[in-house]
Amino acid sequence: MTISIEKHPCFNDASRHTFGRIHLPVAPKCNIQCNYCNRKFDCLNENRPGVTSKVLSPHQALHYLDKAIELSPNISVVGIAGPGDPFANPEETMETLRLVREKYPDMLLCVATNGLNVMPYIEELAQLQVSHVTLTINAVDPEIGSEIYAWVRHRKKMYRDTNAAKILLESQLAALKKLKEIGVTAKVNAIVIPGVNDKHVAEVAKTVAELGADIFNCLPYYNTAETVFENIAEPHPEMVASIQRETEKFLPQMKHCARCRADAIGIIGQENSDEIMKELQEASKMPRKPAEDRPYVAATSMEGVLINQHLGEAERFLIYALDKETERPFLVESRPAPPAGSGTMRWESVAAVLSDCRALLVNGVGESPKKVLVNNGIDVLTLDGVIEDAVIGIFSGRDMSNLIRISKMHACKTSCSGTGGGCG
Ligand SMILES: C[S@@+](CC[C@H](N)C(=O)[O-])C[C@H]1O[C@@H](n2cnc3c(N)ncnc32)[C@H](O)[C@@H]1O
Ligand code: SF4
Ligand code: SF4
Repeated sequence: MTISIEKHPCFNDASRHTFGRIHLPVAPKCNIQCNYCNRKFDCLNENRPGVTSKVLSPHQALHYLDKAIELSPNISVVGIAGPGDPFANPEETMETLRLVREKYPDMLLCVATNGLNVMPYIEELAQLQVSHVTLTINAVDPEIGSEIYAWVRHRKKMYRDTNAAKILLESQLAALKKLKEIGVTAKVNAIVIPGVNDKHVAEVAKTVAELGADIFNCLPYYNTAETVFENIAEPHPEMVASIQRETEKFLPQMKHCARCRADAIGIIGQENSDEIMKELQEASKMPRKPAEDRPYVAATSMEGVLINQHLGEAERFLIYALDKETERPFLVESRPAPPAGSGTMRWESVAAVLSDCRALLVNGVGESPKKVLVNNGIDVLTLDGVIEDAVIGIFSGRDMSNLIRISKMHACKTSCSGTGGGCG
């Protein structure tokens, strides 16, 4: 099967009025913090990069894609662009790409990443015929990079200042080189931030051109509340045009970027259709694997009101369903937990006990049981709060960052667990 890469509306100006793209928002966490980015989600009304109204599991995303293609058949490319970074969520990203490739063999696939952790996945990206990758490279001088990035988390270690910018830059340039060796079309986004990197963007273009980048996008910085840069004004269009004149000496330019949301769908520049956004909402309310029948949510609790028990301490699970008429949760039953002390077998037994549950709400859980349960299709959320609020959240696909356990919070004010959208 030959995939016609000229149908990509972002990389090919001639296609942008005819073909649309869809972003599947499966990657909530990020492994760096850019001083201009706010990944708050559950927002339908803001048109800015990184924002999404819902986060989906890979199977929910495939279900949503099927619906979106029915409503918008001109979609030629499926992209993953957040709301965090695809490779801070590599399992979700790669699983989504595999599922889409299997079902849509002639669909163009695209990912947009900061480049920190893409390297280990490049071979498989090529195997899956991911033809387009966008790398965001804002600086090739770590001093300037240190003004842009608050922190970088790489291989479980936290970096700040020029060390952070240096690690990020090395990873980005190595990834670009490898992507080009393997024949992937590479776009580089550089965010034009007045007073920070505006005089440096041409240097970025020169460097990435030498490594074989195909196209360059001078993306005007978008002023975003609750970020370190919130007091920096957006660049004047003349500043961006003048930088484009400089950078086009090195590379062809993308000039029609609409600074898309992480759940953008349709023709570039047009607003998301209400009908398709409704499908996104519906997909987010389904079990992680929509084909499975999982009508219940389980919770661990000492007294039956609050989520206040660690999974390992639970002697029973409280099982909730949603009353379709009143849209209120109700307690269906209490199920005994398998006895402690039998290692991984114990977590497999828990998964069996909860095989009709789409999620388990706990106050604490180890990585190993969480992995077993998630592999068995059960979302595990570490929360503080009233069980019924969280159960409603699960059935409505709502952002539950207000319920995330304080101890699980990170510098980015989000969590690395469940649907919170944390910093990886
Ligand atoms: C939300 S990111 C997701 C992909 C990936 N994490 C990355 O940064 O490349 C998609 C694009 O939006 C850009 N972006 C995020 N916040 C922005 C802002 N406030 N102004 C301009 N571009 C922004 C990112 O730099 C990136 O090029
Ligand atoms: S907007 Fe970016 S991530 Fe989305 S399809 Fe276009 S190039 Fe790919
Ligand atoms: S890498 Fe992307 S998602 Fe992460 S903070 Fe930067 S812009 Fe936001």
